[in-house]
Amino acid sequence: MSSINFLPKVSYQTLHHATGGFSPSNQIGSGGFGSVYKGILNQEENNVVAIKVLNLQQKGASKRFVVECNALRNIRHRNLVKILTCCSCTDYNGNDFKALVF
Ligand SMILES: Nc1ncnc2c1ncn2[C@@H]1O[C@H](COP(=O)(O)OP(=O)(O)OP(=O)(O)O)[C@@H](O)[C@H]1O
Repeated sequence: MSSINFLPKVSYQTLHHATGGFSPSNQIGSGGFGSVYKGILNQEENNVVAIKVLNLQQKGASKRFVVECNALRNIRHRNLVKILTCCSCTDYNGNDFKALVF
């Protein structure tokens, strides 16, 4: 997916670890295209992030992933979160997995 090449990437394993295996207790919200989890990316630095996992069963979710990456990297506004990294890979079951990290 060349259109998101500008963003640093994070692995599925790292996000899985950061969210306690996408534990329901770490879920902080859900939207039209997926669920949002609280995650700690770097345990030592207590680097708390929000991880939006796209529900790829939802029609248009893959497109939404790219659109959101592109929109948020180009916009700077105090009311908008900055996108830090993203993940476009497969999960432990070999299923496509896409997530945005804020
Ligand atoms: N960076 C964040 N920090 C804290 N909570 C967040 C963050 N991003 C999303 N959330 C929570 O997750 C919910 C879902 O967010 P998400 O961006 O998936 O969908 P939405 O913008 O509410 O709706 P849609 O998917 O239709 O655009 C939000 O309403 C909010 O409660």
